[in-house]
Amino acid sequence: MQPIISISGVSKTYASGFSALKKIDLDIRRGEIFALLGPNGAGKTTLISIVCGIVNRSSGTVTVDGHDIGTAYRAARGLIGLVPQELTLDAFETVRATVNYSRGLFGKPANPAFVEKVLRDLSLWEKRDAKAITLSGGMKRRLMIAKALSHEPRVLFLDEPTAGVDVELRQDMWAMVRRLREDGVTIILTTHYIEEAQAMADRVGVINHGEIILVEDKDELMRKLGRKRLELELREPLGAVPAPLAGYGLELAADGGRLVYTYDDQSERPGVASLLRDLGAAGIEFRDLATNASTLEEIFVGLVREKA
Ligand SMILES: Nc1ncnc2c1ncn2[C@@H]1O[C@H](COP(=O)(O)OP(=O)(O)OP(=O)(O)O)[C@@H](O)[C@H]1O
Repeated sequence: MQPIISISGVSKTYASGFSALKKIDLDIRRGEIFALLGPNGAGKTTLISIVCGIVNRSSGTVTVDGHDIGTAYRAARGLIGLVPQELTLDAFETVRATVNYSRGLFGKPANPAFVEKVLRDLSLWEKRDAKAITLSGGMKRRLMIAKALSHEPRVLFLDEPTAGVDVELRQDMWAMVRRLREDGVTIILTTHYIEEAQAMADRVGVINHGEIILVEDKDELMRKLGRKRLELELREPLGAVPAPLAGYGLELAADGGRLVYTYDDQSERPGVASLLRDLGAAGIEFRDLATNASTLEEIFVGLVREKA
């Protein structure tokens, strides 16, 4: 099947001379949820902005359902809904008027039944006559999504949809995105949160320094990158990792005061319970312990080092 978005050889050099994207090739499959992951400044927003026609590419081609964004911009753009990072709402406009107005901008005739469905799906129908300024932060975000869906796009871009959003709302957003996919909308989202990609994406692309360094099915990516860390604060510093613990691949940090164990759920390494047992047997005592899942930034450091 033809991809819904096809990005080929796309580069962007800003007027400052900064090269933000370097020959990006990426196909987005029809009906998938694609997560574009990358640290700050990697080029995610630049790439989305090029596909949406907000930023001009320096070279390369982009087609949306076969329409070239250079030669058939209106047809291509009409298929896309964009939810940008920043809230851009008219504070004194009502919820319903905001969505109707946005639909009109795309030259679509009024369709009260469709607008009602969008607002109901986003739990905004009760607020239809409220002014944007009176909405909570979470409602404002949902209104941004309603705006982006107003012209019935086939592709929805969500740029950092849950940055600074509380856990409950984040899960609502994920559920909503899955419903949209069930309606046949292709979703591309950018995120810093690997849990977000894990919860939602079918495929994941990783971008760093303006280059796509990996595109993978989510399950495969999680298997490869979903690492966790256990940190043990020792009572007495160690000069070296004792020989009986060599099999764990432990690192010594903080001048020997901390032991770090990195593992993943599918790991063939022995588990945390046996490590703690073996520490006890080796007479190593610890004051405190903490576990955390590796952040995307940390995963990146590993990935980029691997590629270097
Ligand atoms: N108008 C501009 N002129 C010059 N450089 C720019 C411009 N816009 C963005 N950049 C630079 O291009 C790079 C990519 O920026 P971009 O906003 O695409 O990154 P991002 O991956 O979306 O980051 P974030 O996660 O912080 O949103 C950054 O180094 C940024 O400073």
